Amino acid sequence: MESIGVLMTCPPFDPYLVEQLEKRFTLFKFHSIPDKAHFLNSNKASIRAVVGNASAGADAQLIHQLPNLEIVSSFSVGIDKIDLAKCRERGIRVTNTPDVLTDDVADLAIGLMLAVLRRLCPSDRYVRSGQWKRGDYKLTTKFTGKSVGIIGLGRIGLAIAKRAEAFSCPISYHTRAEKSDVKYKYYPSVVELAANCQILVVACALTEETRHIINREVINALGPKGVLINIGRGPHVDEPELVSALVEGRLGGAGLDVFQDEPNVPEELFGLENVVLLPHVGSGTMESRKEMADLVVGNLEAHFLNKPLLTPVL
Ligand SMILES: O=CC(=O)O
Repeated sequence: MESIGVLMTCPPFDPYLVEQLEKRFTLFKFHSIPDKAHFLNSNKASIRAVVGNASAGADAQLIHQLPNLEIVSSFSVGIDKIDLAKCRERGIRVTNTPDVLTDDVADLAIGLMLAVLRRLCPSDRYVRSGQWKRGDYKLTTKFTGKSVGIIGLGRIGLAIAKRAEAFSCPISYHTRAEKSDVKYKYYPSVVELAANCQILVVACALTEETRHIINREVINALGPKGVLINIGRGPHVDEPELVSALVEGRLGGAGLDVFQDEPNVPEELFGLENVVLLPHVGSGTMESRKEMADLVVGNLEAHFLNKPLLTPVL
């Protein structure tokens, strides 16, 4: 398989993934190529696979420039950076990395809930800056028993629900259609869900339908005591609306792992104690990233050996 060209469109930040790909294929690291147009012109014929992630995948323009592209294997569960319609049209296969990261993302969502309500980050700073010597840290808000509303009840949404249940949190949810096999309360609209929970979690896929699913109306329904947790994608949230609600105190707090224009985060949020900001690390453990890399490589190998794909999307 060494002659098969694989174009890595995401930054080559995962050494294990890079090493595994380089062992098997001719790997091109697109991110570090200065003249991309010239590179594509000279190498397009040999590139039969693309490896991307949550930050860079394969858009219509790139797909158009790769006449021999057969498969896009994403180092992520989310596939919003891949033009699926174009892939379908061209018969290009698409794979992602579901299941192996579910626990980590769900753990992080609970971590964000605890961190926001119990003010873990500012109280850690309180100790480090020596302020404890001058008096105790102020009281915070209890997490156990808070009602949790989840947008999207797929693998990750369900894993968050299961964990929140262990904290005696009543669970409700919103999805496109009510699920017959879950016992949680269903709300047909996000505004209703927001009005009836204390912590609202975004755990759905990013699509045209779910872009800005968190808007001013939803934020106002969640209210000055409500907390928003986003472990989905930045564009799920109308970010300027979220920032002004937090700055004006119209929303109680937020735990955010994802942003509209990563790695750029609105600086207005930096001074707010009721906000926890993470650098998109939902699946960022050594254990899960290794399993994700093995799936990316396993899917490519399966494809080029004419075997069934391990985790096909298309
Ligand atoms: O954001 C991370 C992923 O989609 O895996």
